[in-house]
Amino acid sequence: MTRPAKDFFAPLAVGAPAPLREIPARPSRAIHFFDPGNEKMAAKVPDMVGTVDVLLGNLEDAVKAENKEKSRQGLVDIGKANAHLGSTAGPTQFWTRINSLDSPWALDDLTTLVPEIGDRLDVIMVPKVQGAEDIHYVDRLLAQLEAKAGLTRPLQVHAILETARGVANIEEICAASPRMQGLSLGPADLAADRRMKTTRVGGGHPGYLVRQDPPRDDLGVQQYDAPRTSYQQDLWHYTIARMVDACAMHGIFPYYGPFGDIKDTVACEDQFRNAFLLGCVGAWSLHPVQIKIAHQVFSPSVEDVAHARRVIAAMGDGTGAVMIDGKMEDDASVKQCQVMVRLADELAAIDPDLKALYDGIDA
Ligand SMILES: CC(=O)SCCNC(=O)CCNC(=O)[C@H](O)C(C)(C)COP(=O)(O)OP(=O)(O)OC[C@H]1O[C@@H](n2cnc3c(N)ncnc32)[C@H](O)[C@@H]1OP(=O)(O)O
Ligand SMILES: O=CC(=O)O
Ligand SMILES: [Mg+2]
Repeated sequence: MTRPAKDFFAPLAVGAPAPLREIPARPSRAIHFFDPGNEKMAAKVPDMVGTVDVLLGNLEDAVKAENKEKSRQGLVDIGKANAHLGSTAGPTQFWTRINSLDSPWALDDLTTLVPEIGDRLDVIMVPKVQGAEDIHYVDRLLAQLEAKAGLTRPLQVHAILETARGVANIEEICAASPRMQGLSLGPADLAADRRMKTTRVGGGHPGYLVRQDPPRDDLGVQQYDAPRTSYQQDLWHYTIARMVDACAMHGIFPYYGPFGDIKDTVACEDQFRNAFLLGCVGAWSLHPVQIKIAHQVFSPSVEDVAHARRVIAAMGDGTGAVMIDGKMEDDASVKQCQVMVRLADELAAIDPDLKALYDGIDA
């Protein structure tokens, strides 16, 4: 059961910081995953600060069981050594993905990270969230740890949607705590949990398609042997759409998750763009090559921003209807344009290249 409205924003431990009333809309086009226990990856982190919206130290899947403690300690060391990473200090947010709540490591992850680098971390990503009870557990524990550590800013929580039960409980997960920052699609674990017959980490599948009807001959008889076009469909459309609605309803942010075919940068871009168009604000990057793709896809194009500004200017107080380039614009299309321009402004505030591009529109 959710807390009554009067208690929703009350701290869950004496001395814990007051929960946020609103989740800040900070640019997070790419959530770049790295293993803090992997020396090669960790060595690259200082130079990546300022070049990517989010750096996420991953402690869960993709980190071998025997390296869990090493990765956790590596994350603490990185947090302490990089003053411009995380908190409100700079343009790159600092997130972590802890181990799943039923694992032998999740408790130590939280009880180590919050006192050591809780003042630096922005968001804790929690995998395999099944329902509100998982968020309630993390919520209370974080409040106790924040109070003990004397933190003044509450940590935010991000849930990965990667079980059938999690998808079924999506609204209650989003509503479970004022800490909820957003949701990511976890297509790999979700596919396994749903018993989908795929073996990939996100992306499409050539077998999931719709085929054109057989053409008819002059007598109207269908030609079943004739060549026909088929169109590959998006396996993730349903879940992403549910996620976008649930997040929008609760004032939090939806993200596409991982795209495992690192070499297929074209399909990665397509998958990210589908998510962008449907309302997601970002995606995961598993390899440095995917950062650029996410930054590009999740930034509105110059053409879209230019058009949106024209519509807003033409619409005055935002009511009524006008004709621009042969198309009708009205109260509803101007609201879409406002979404686009707001995002462009937020991104321009942290990305000088984009600022120059968007400023150049009016020049
Ligand atoms: C289903 C899920 O849960 S998805 C989330 C969990 N998975 C992850 O986090 C995976 C993160 N990524 C990785 O582990 C790696 O990118 C891999 C295993 C996919 C590929 O690694 P490699 O084979 O080393 O890739 P590649 O040879 O192209 O790497 C080039 C360089 O980039 C570095 N690099 C690769 N990935 C990353 C990364 N995510 N962050 C920083 N540096 C990286 C490599 O260490 C290498 O460094 P070097 O030039 O000093 O040798
Ligand atoms: O954690 C991500 C996934 O796809 O599983
Ligand atoms: Mg997963």
